[in-house]
Amino acid sequence: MKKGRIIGLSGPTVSVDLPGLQLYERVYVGHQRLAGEVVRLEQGKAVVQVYEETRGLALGEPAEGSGRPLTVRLGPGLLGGMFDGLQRPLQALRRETGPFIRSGTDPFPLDLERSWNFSPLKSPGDSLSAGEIFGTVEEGAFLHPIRAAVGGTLATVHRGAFTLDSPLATYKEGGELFAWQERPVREPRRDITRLPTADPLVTGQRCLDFLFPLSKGGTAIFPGGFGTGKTILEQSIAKFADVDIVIYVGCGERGNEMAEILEEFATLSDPWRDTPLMERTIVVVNTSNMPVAAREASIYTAVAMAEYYRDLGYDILLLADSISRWAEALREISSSLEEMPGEEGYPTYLGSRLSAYFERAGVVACGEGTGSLSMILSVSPPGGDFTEPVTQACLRSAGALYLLDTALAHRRHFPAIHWGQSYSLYEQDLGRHFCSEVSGDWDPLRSRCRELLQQETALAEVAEIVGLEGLQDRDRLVMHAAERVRREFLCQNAYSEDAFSTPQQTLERISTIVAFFDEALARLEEGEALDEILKG
Ligand SMILES: Nc1ncnc2c1ncn2[C@@H]1O[C@H](COP(=O)(O)OP(=O)(O)OP(=O)(O)O)[C@@H](O)[C@H]1O
Repeated sequence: MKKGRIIGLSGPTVSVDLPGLQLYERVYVGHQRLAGEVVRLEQGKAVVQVYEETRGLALGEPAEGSGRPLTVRLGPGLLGGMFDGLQRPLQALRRETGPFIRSGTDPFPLDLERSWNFSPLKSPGDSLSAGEIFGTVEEGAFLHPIRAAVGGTLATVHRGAFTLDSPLATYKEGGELFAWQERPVREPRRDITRLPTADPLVTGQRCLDFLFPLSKGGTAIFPGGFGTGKTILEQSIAKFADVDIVIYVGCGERGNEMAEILEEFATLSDPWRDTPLMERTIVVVNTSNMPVAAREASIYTAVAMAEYYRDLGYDILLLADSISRWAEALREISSSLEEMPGEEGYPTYLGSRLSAYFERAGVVACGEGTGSLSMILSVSPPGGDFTEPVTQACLRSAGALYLLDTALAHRRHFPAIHWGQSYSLYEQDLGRHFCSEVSGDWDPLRSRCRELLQQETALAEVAEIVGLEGLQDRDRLVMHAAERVRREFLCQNAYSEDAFSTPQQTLERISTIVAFFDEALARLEEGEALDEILKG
């Protein structure tokens, strides 16, 4: 263990005289052993960004290197868990120490007392290679495959009940295998085979599934100004998306808002299974009053957990609310290190960090099957200005943009997704999928729906000058049908029965509106009065 002293202090940035440290190594500083991370190495000293409140820390107090970067502990028991950005288990801490996390607390994130059931797939004498699955553990509705961290020839293999602190197998060469493993959070998995994205991730939001679909393994962002419904949309997707596991990152949200979200999550039932939603959800929270370094780390802690389950063959959705707060944390750290600022004070590496993060999404091969990690991140641009650096940097990497419009939110059109300015790069591929799986009408109806909305936008400009009555009957009919598309199809009240729509229901709803339009147009052309037609 490398030991040294604190030689400089400036807020959460601490200099230590510890030789031999590595960049991003985890370091403990002060008598309280506050955790931090090496963010810069200089001749004779290392600069450490401390994850916790540094008030009371003094020069000369001890510092200690751990020899390891920031890691997550992965294994049975993560599901249903709530953690902070450093993977400290919030429910357990609350039981033991109350609602505030004491500085220097570093408990094991998984429950070591809980008993699990192990079914081995291997026997003594079998040889195992690193990464090979050697048994399974039942984790709620899931079968949790356990991979060997290192290879060797098995000497003993456990069967039945166990706790996480006892080994499941031992090797003849020496060494033990546990049900949990440790992974550095900032390092993406490299030993994976990537596959193209092919299947849709059904969100239950008509506007998204029909107009701007997302692939399993795809990435999307939704930027929106204050009160445009980011949190509600994110929660609706968390509740209804057809994935195996949801990982929700509350990054820098207000504490009371986050508490409400957590309380609500705990009461929700899973629309796809007959169990509480929380059983297949992991929550990572770092509210705005928690130190910035932990907030910056929180999205990495979450994605490392997501990759773990993805590589076990599950479909994972990672939701982060909001990535702007993460970028602000990065900016704060960068400015405390006196780095050269880029646009609006964000570090010049903001774009590359974000694209490296998005890169961690995707579909991978897992034995016979596949696993996927999809990402939906909300962005809160100050003043609703979408030209700001975080939105722009996200746009360069994300596969879909769901732009939340303030004017729509003011008119209480929710979800306030702007149909004219949003897009999805997965639309064509997924259109083919929906055409073969749901109905061949999917693509043609989508074109008709878009056409009505575009015509309405053009006609609205004319109507502003000549008035609605000044429009021709055919145009008035278009306006009427487009309004129905907006009100009855695109709007979806998150607090009603209509909060979720299956692709079949989505198709039926839009085809009813388009069929009404076609029939009305035919009657109009036969000479019937528009008012009569609309009355019927
Ligand atoms: N799908 C929806 N159905 C009904 N109401 C909605 C919907 N989406 C948003 N709202 C309304 O809009 C309000 C604001 O939503 P929300 O809190 O999600 O916005 P936000 O963009 O996260 O806000 P902030 O910028 O403060 O974080 C909600 O309280 C709710 O009344």
